[in-house]
Amino acid sequence: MTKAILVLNAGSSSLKFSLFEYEAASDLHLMAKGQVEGIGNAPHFVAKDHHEQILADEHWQGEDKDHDHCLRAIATLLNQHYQGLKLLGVGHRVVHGGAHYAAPVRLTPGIINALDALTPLAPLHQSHNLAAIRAVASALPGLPQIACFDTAFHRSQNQINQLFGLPYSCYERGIRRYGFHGLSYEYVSSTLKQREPEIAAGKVVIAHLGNGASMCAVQNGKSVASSMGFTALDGLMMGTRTGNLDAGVVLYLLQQEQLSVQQVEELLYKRSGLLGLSGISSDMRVLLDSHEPQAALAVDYFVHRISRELGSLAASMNGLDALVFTAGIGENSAIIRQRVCEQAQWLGIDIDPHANAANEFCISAIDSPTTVWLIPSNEELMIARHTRTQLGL
Ligand SMILES: Nc1ncnc2c1ncn2[C@@H]1O[C@H](COP(=O)(O)OP(=O)(O)O)[C@@H](O)[C@H]1O
Ligand SMILES: CC(=O)OP(=O)(O)O
Ligand SMILES: [Mg+2]
Repeated sequence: MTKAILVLNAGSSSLKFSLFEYEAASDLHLMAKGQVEGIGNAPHFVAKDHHEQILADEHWQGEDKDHDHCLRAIATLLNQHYQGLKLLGVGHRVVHGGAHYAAPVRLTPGIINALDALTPLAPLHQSHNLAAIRAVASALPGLPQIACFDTAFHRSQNQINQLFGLPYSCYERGIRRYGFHGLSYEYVSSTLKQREPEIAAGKVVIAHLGNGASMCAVQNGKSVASSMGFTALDGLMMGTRTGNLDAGVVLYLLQQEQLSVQQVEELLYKRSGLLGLSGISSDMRVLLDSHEPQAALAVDYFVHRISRELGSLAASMNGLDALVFTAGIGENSAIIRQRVCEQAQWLGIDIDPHANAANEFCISAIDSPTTVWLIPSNEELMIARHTRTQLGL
């Protein structure tokens, strides 16, 4: 009987799944993967098997197709195509692990409640992560479930990089910089170590540029500093999130413009970023194709923020040996990579335009003092590996 590990990665507007075959003494093999994108808007469900054969390709109507609906669709698809499979466990991406959860953990009702308390710290993500966990617990009681945290990779940071300039009692209460996208950074740095061990032993900045976007300074495989902080709002400007913002702006909106707390939350998380600045779209592809000046302004600001964070993260390591691009924009947009690299010549970066246009693994010029790399992320594989370890397999 085929044994497998299921991975669920519930995002703000997407739900991704991957099914991996488990065999003792062998690597995990991908059996199927898929995702629903555009949840709450115009959901699109696509799933493929390991031969890239389409298992599902459906556009759904209506805003009622929420995360629960997506989970049921994934369960139906797996029942149809993978009957008789023995599921060993389910691994989940959980965005916030707070100060306590610094490593993957097998879930219990008590831990699920503790993670629920962190929902205000990741309003776009945490409740969806927990809903997926609860849905699996009620459909398949007794099946082990493992939570893998986006924050865990960053717990290696020293205290200075986790502090805010607030009274120290705030830090003690857990108001600190946690950092996110840790599963992606862990996967990318482990891949770099496998392929270029000498580079991975040095001072590396990884730019995870997706709908959510952040950057991380990684030295010898360990997180040193991150652009994201207490929540996934800080740092780079994102698809719909502000990124770095003077906290005084929040006070001004509340006190002078009399916005409600909910309105401010909605503004910061859902109506800002590329969408808010351009007034057109949160999708980088749409903005790069547009001739509207506001689209160009939003792209310019996106690149500008990356350049500034790159300088700051290099400073946190007292140097830079390599820059790595990953996630939707980082993996697919040669023009954004080129523009970021052109702004980073002062850090010894010299991009090779042909290698960059061809999406090669190494995209810096042969004599570039600082090297530049392109590594597609795979959060699901990282989660599956952790799940396997937690299950003792
Ligand atoms: N060819 C491309 N050029 C520019 N941007 C792209 C391209 N392909 C995908 N993207 C961007 O990648 C983003 C999604 O990245 P992804 O890492 O999948 O996001 P998330 O997991 O945070 O939802 C989309 O918003 C889109 O703007
Ligand atoms: C933490 C975060 O921003 O995640 P995502 O990129 O999936 O939105
Ligand atoms: Mg993502």
